[in-house]
Amino acid sequence: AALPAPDTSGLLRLLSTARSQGAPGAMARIDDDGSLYRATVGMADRSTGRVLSTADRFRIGSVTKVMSATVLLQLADEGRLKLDAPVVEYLPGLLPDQRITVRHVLSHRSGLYDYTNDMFARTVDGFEAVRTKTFTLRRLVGLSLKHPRTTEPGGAYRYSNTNFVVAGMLIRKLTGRSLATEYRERIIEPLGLRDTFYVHPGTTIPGRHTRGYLTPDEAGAPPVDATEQTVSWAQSAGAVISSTRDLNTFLTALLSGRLTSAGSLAEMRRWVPAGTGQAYGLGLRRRDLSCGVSVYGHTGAVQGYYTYAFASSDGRRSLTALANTSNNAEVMNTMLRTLDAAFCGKRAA
Ligand SMILES: CC1(C)S[C@@H]2[C@H](NC(=O)CCCC[C@H](NC(=O)C[NH3+])C(=O)[O-])C(=O)N2[C@H]1C(=O)[O-]
Repeated sequence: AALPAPDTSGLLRLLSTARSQGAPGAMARIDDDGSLYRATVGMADRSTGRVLSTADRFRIGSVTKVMSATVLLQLADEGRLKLDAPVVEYLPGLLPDQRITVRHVLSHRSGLYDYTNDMFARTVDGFEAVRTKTFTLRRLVGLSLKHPRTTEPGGAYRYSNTNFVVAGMLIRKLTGRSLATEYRERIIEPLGLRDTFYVHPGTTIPGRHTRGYLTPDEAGAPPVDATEQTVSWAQSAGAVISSTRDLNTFLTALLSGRLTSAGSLAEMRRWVPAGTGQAYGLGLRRRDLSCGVSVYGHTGAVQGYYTYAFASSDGRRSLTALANTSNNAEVMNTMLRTLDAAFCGKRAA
């Protein structure tokens, strides 16, 4: 069924609300089968007052996970990976439980503990402790393995960044090349994503970008400019830089079947429950909106940046929304509502 027209006035109101709740700036871009809608409020840079533009690049956090999953599904299409093979078949000795499969990792059902729970228990101190650090992927997995598993392999969904660190190790081992090369050759160049980069361990966002501001835990404390960081704590789980245009292009291409085989896209869309109105496939979230429409993509939360990147089932309508703050639950919840404005249209009065 055709989607209702986006509620663009409602979308703009939500961005303004996010700003009133502490985001220096917020923006959204809708690509709808050839039509384009863009909106921004506020600033990209608090010190200069430069206004935010939907052309500004930003850190996409865990939306990176969709790209890492896409690369691994392409490797499965090439016969170089089996989703139901044990991870240790490709990475001998990495994990203590050979029952953990590639599919468990990509669907957050491995039981591997999320090391960021410890790393960012204290928001600003945790961030400052790692912002210029470089970790090996193996080191990050080691941090996780200091903790007991959270579930049996193949058990319930338990979100963990560790899973997509393992995904990054699989990409590197199976291709013999860097993550940057694989993202570039398999996704960025084929789709002409001019604003999308993987610069780890570089700390700067290339070209025109919005700064990102981390909200401290302490009420009233000034925001921390978190723009420059290595994001080495995340890498294949969250270190890609992109833009509203590029993420919409990427999701439209993925969901319209241009990046993987139909079989692999179907695997990506095999859902496990992931909370109220949510499900998770392989590196892909499904959100079931109040109007009965389901949308597909991912959210991202990296210091200074909240991203919502979702598309309709056929990929013909896509929305990327960004607020340049994080650790702010009000802003996160307000930005979540941009999905309803974009895909459910004007609410009945
Ligand atoms: C599940 C999420 C929301 S969290 C996960 C990943 N981001 C992280 O794991 C970093 C979390 C700490 C970031 C920090 N918060 C704190 O330090 C709190 N003490 C902040 O808000 O900037 C990402 O991105 N994912 C989102 C996703 O997948 O949607």
